[in-house]
Order: sequence, then C-alpha cells, then structure tokens
Amino acid sequence: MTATSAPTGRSIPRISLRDWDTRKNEIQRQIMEAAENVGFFIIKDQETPSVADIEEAFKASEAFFQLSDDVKKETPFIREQNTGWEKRAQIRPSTNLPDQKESIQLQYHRRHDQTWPHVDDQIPNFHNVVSGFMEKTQAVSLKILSCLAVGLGLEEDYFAKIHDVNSDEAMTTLRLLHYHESETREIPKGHIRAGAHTDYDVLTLLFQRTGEEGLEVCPGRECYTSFGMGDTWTPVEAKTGEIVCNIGDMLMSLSDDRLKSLFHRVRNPCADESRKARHSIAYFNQPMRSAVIQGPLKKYPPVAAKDFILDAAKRNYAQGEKERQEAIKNSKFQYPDNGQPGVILSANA
Ligand SMILES: O=C(O)CCC(=O)C(=O)O
Ligand SMILES: [Fe+2]
Repeated sequence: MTATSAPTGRSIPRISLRDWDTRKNEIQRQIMEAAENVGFFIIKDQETPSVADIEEAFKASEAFFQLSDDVKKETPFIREQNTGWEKRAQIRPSTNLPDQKESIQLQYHRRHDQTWPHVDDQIPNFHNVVSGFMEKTQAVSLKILSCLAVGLGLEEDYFAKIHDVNSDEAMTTLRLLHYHESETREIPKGHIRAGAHTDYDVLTLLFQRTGEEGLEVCPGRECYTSFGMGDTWTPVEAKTGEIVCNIGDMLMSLSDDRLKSLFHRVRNPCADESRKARHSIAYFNQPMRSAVIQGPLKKYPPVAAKDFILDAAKRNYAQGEKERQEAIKNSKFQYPDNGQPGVILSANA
C-alpha cells in the first residue's frame, strides 16, 4: 500500500488490486485498515473498469452534458426514484445554497424506462456504454465490499446479497457530474461546486480525471448521525483510471461506527488554477429498499434501507424550507436558473 501525502500531512491510502486471486487476503486487510482509520481510499490496478472503459464513460458523460437543457429536461429529476437530471438545483445543508453543477442519476434496473435519456441518435452507443460501465463498476464494488464484509466478521457475500442491482427494489445509483467552467460564467459569491456532505449509501466509488482537481475530505466524525467536521481539508488527487472509494453513512451504521463516513466537498478552482469544467462519475452502492441496516453489535435499532435514507434526509434538512428560501433570497443567486421547480434532495448524498 502506498500513500499520497496531502499538504496537511494526512494521507489517503492507495491500494492495488493487481493479482487479486493470489493477493486477496493482503488486499482485504489493506482495505479494512483504510476504511477504519481513514474512511477514504484509492483503488488502482483493477482489471475492470479499465482506463479505456473509464475514458469511454467520461466521453459519453461529456456528450450528454453538451446536449441542450431542453433535451436534458426530458429526463427530469424524480425524487421518489432518485433518478434524472438536475442543474444547479441540489441544496447542501452545509451551505444552504445550490451546488454549482449539473448531474444525472441512473439506476441499472430502470435502464429501459423513461428515467434514462434515450439519446443514442445524438450520442452513438450512449446506452450501451453507460450500462456496460455500471456492470463493470458493480463487479469491482462487490470485490471491495467482500473485503469489508470479511473485515466486519460477516459472510463474504453479505453485501452482494443486499445489493442486487437487477431487483425492482434496487437503489444503487450511477451519477454523472459536470461542474461548469468558470471562465465565461463566474461562480456566484458564496457558492461552491459541491458543498460539504456525507454520502448516505454503503460505499461510493468515484472516478475523476487527471488535472480536474477539487475533491477534498475532512475527518472528524465519530458517529454516523453527527455533523462533526474538523477544520482541515485534505485534497484527494484526481487521476484517470483510479477509483476513489468512500464509506457512506449506512456502512458506518452497519459497522457500529467502526468504519468512517466522512464529510467531503468539491472546492472551486483556486486563483492560479484552470477554470475549466470538471467531470466526475459517482457510483453509490445502496442496498435494496427492504434490506435491514444494523451492525453486528446492534448499537442502533434495525432500520430498512429506504427508511435509513429518509431519516438521513430529515436529519440533514432539519432546519426546513423557510430557512433555505431565506438563505437563497439573501444570496442574490438567480434561483433556480434552470426552469426546474424547487430544490432536489438527492437520496444518496
Ligand atoms: O464530484 C465529486 O468529486 C464528488 C461528488 C460527490 O461527492 C457526490 O455526488 O456525492
Ligand atoms: Fe459525495
């Protein structure tokens, strides 16, 4: 295991999956150690998705975001299903302001319905590329999750059983993200590309591209319901081909707070940095709706995954709509500037 030292002195471990079959036990220990002590780690040398697969998925994503808003609006965000497109509409409780990004959320089992954009006439092979990428990302997710299951003393296939992405009950979600360039349209004062938040899921896999920096993580959470944040943000280097993994609140709860789900954010470009766009792809491993979330020590009462998410949303947005509207009004931000009514409360982060 190698580590990239961030300026703060903290480090995000890098773990190689090379020779998985013969090194499985060693990899399992490295992943568990990183999940327990850091909460974030970087996977490299996985067989799939390969660098070429990842580049192809980013190309499809970029092409999608280049479509006109009118076309993208044909796949609107649907809150109950946690699918669809939003633009500068996701409010983070940490900022009370909309993230400066657009994103589309997709679920594998819904790939033939209207919650996916069917745009192959404009982006050749979009559907196959994105659904194929999900299959490969699902497979590597289950490898990583098997390591965490063993580390927690659970059956090796414990997470595979509760993450069946073909089931009608599936909640696992792929999110394509586009942070707009700020050369021609400045980021409004006080706003940030993505405000600090934790993910609600079990495990997030995030793909970034070399040179498109901005992701930062902050330690300081001792239990999955806390809003504890330190004051030191550590950059997570962006490198095409690598997979940033972070523990979500559900896994923090499922491990009786042993594994750490940390606050993270995407900062705006610094003064001396390029103001180009940033693209990233997140894969939120979320258990099926009725899966029971409770750790081996039973520190917390059992709760169905779908209710866990509702509770997380309630906790995060406890201050309510009135304060949110007030903050938005005071920000002088043209809100929403995308023709969509209201805010979107995403069910994964
Ligand atoms: O785009 C990124 O780097 C982070 C995205 C993220 O944290 C999220 O969507 O939950
Ligand atoms: Fe996140």
